[in-house]
Amino acid sequence: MDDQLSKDGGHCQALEAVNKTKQIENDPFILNCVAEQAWTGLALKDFGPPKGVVATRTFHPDDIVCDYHGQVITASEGRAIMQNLNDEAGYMFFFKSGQKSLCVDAQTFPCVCHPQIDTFGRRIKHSSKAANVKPFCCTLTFDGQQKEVVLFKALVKIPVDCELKFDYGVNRKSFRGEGLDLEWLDE
Ligand SMILES: C[S@@+](CC[C@H](N)C(=O)[O-])C[C@H]1O[C@@H](n2cnc3c(N)ncnc32)[C@H](O)[C@@H]1O
Repeated sequence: MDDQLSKDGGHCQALEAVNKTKQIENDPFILNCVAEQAWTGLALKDFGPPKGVVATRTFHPDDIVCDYHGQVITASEGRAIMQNLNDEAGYMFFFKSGQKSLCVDAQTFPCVCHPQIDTFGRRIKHSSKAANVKPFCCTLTFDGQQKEVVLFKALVKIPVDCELKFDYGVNRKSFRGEGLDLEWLDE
């Protein structure tokens, strides 16, 4: 797991290629949810702040829960954006897809494609000890064009009202000293 990023909330994951990718690629429900940001069974909840994401229906292990939505750019483009962020929470999701180092830019908010929607993926909080969803990447085809997408799958049964959390793959050392007082990293 590559966890070298330094900004608050920035995370880099060597995502597994999931063996069910073929099924997902051809699942019209998932393709529509990604394209339209039409995920169901989730709600944003204000924990006062920051917001988090809770389940409004039960998810079962391996269910696809939502994606980490944003424009996919190169990792170097993502790092350039990160350098200009001050103490803001980071919504840049760095990942590797095969040989490619990529980044989902969810910092640019709202996104140009869904300006009315507060998308779920970027609101999911971190937990290394009690993560109940896990990101993975796959390549989906929209209108004949291939796109890298980061999806979250349920790791365990997630009951109604349970908050979703995933392991950002960071710890205090990832923040080069700046994160020593970030208590949420210990979750
Ligand atoms: C990518 S944002 C995601 C989540 C947050 N829900 C939001 O919308 O701002 C990352 C920021 O959320 C906060 N955060 C993440 N996990 C947290 C946790 N377990 N407890 C408290 N704050 C958390 C930190 O400020 C972090 O920089």
